[in-house]
Amino acid sequence: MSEFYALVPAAGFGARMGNELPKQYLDLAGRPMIWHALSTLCANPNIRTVFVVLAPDDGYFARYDWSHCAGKLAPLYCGGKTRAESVENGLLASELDADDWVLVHDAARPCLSAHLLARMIAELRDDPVGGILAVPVADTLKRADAQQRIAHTEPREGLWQAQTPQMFRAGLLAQALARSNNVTDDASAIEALGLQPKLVASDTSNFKVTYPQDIVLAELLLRQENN
Ligand SMILES: Nc1ccn([C@@H]2O[C@H](COP(=O)(O)OP(=O)(O)OP(=O)(O)O)[C@@H](O)[C@H]2O)c(=O)n1
Ligand SMILES: C[C@](O)(CO)[C@H](O)COP(=O)(O)O
Repeated sequence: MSEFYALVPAAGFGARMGNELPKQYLDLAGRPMIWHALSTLCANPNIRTVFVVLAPDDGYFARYDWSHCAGKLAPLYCGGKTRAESVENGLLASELDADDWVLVHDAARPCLSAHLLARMIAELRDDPVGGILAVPVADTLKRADAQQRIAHTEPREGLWQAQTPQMFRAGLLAQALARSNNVTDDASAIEALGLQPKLVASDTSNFKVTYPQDIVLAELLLRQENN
């Protein structure tokens, strides 16, 4: 029987955050950012092991107490130059069976809720391809010209913003990433094989912490959840 695993790419630096400390270790509601997503994934009863892909020279991860993750965490010091490379290296190092499900989740999405995670697994566990959490675009979309003036308004019908987790069979994802070039998420690599991952409706609370101003919002959401 195929099992469920999580893989968390956490080998980035956070250039857009502009802090000396890698983004995933910045303090968020009293814990390093990465602590939140890892704790949620480890607490899910379906997930057997949570692989964390770290930069080869990461000197931070081992400083924290991970005992609450009850032996489910497996750090892999094999991060690459891009997110896609980190995921591909992590998949190789994890030695999962081709049929196992793997949920790839950004360390930089700390507000993933236990409820959304459980719902995604339930919706996709019998899917032939797999899928991703995503939200329908809510704002009116403008195409800019070179002078940053509005060239035209883009129709937003049918447009969704991709989030993580992105859940695929480990073998299929490894094969897709090995063939891909310049993809920013896992689903893009699967799409390039001609497959159509499912969009599982999420909400904006599962946003990616990218810029300094995102920290305040993430802290608010996390403190609210813990109360
Ligand atoms: N070489 C890389 C680059 C990114 N990531 C991870 O991919 C996730 C999503 O990437 P992003 O938010 O873009 O993080 P950074 O690459 O760190 O940020 P930036 O693009 O601002 O530098 C993060 O958990 C990040 O640590 C990774 O594992 N390996
Ligand atoms: C995987 C991802 O989080 C989906 O939205 C995103 O593509 C990665 O973010 P990046 O900032 O483009 O690296």
